[in-house]
Order: sequence, then C-alpha cells, then structure tokens
Amino acid sequence: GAAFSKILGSLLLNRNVRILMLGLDGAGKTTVLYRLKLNKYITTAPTIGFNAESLKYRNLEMTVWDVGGQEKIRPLWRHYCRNTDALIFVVDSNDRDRLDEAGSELQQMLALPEMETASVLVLANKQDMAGAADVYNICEALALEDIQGHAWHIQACSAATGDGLFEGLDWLCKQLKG
Ligand SMILES: Nc1nc2c(ncn2[C@@H]2O[C@H](COP(=O)(O)OP(=O)(O)OP(=O)(O)O)[C@@H](O)[C@H]2O)c(=O)[nH]1
Ligand SMILES: [Mg+2]
Repeated sequence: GAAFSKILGSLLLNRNVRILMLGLDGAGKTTVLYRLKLNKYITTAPTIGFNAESLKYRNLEMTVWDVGGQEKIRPLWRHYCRNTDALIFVVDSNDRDRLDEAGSELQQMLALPEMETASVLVLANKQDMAGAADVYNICEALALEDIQGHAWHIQACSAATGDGLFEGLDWLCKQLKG
C-alpha cells in the first residue's frame, strides 16, 4: 500500500523523487553524482557531510543525496533515510578487501524501517580499472541474493568514463514509475 501510494503520488503530483546515495568512503559517490548532473568527470575531495543535487531524467524530477562514507561519519547515514524512494549503493569494484564491509553496511541500511519501500540500485563502480571485480563477484560478496522485500539491481559502471551509469538510472526510473 505504501509503495503504491508513493508511486501514485509521484505520477499525479509530479512529486520530487528522493534518492539516497551511500557507499564506503572512496567508492565514487560524489563522482557519480556530478557525472549524472553535469555528464562530466569532476575532481572530488572526501565528503564531510553531504552533497544534494536535483536532476531531471526521463520526466522524473529527483533529488540525489550523496552522504560522506568515512567510517566515523557512517552513523549519520540513517538520518538521511526518511522518505527515501530509492537507494543507490556505490561500490568500488577495485577495493576487493572491503567488499564484505560494503555488504554489511548495505544490509544494515536495508534493515531500517525507513527504507522499507526503497528500491536498491547497486553500482559496481570503477569498472575502468584493470583489477575490478565483476558484477557476479560483487553480487556474491554483498549477498545481494539474500535481499528481501526490496527490488534491487546491480549495474557495472564507471563514473570516470560514464559507462553504465545511465543504464543503471534507467532501471531505477522504471522502478519509480511503477
Ligand atoms: N578509475 C576510477 N576512479 C574513480 C571512479 N569513480 C571515482 N573515482 C575516483 O575515486 C576517488 C573517490 O571518489 P569520490 O567520488 O570522492 O568517492 P566518495 O564515495 O564520494 O567518497 P567519500 O566522499 O569519502 O564518501 C576519486 O579519486 C575519484 O576520482 C571510476 O569510475 N573510475
Ligand atoms: Mg564524496
């Protein structure tokens, strides 16, 4: 019911869709945000706090919240969850040692009641790097198959080149439009 009224609301009232973007420090969230917003590669510094940008894509107005991922500020993530329609979880595919850590952070967020109706797009970022894990490995390391009650999708991408990002966003838009 909640999911249905959310979708109906966004269709009838052209409500702004709220998207939360999370992931470990250095995963590439801020790079993804400005690639989506400006379609170019920008140099970033670690985010202390958040960036929020509004985007219009396929007739959908969205506000994307990109929250810093350093370990000591991760406890703040949950304060951004209210009214979130979708979660974009960015993974550094080249950071194989921290895939487990990324997975446990993701599962913790999905367990929050505020996230109950959120669809989840996992971005397997940094695919331009030679050592990048592929989507199958990341799917397994993050235990995505165990996700219950959320529509989810994993997309290989590179925020550096832009490859794959808009394919991921297409999936998300389809979910949000029902
Ligand atoms: N090769 C490559 N590097 C990337 C890619 N995306 C991001 N980076 C680099 O990874 C580093 C971290 O990117 P950020 O976008 O700042 O990461 P973040 O997730 O916002 O990090 P926090 O703000 O600390 O949470 C930067 O040096 C980026 O240029 C990518 O697709 N490929
Ligand atoms: Mg950042």
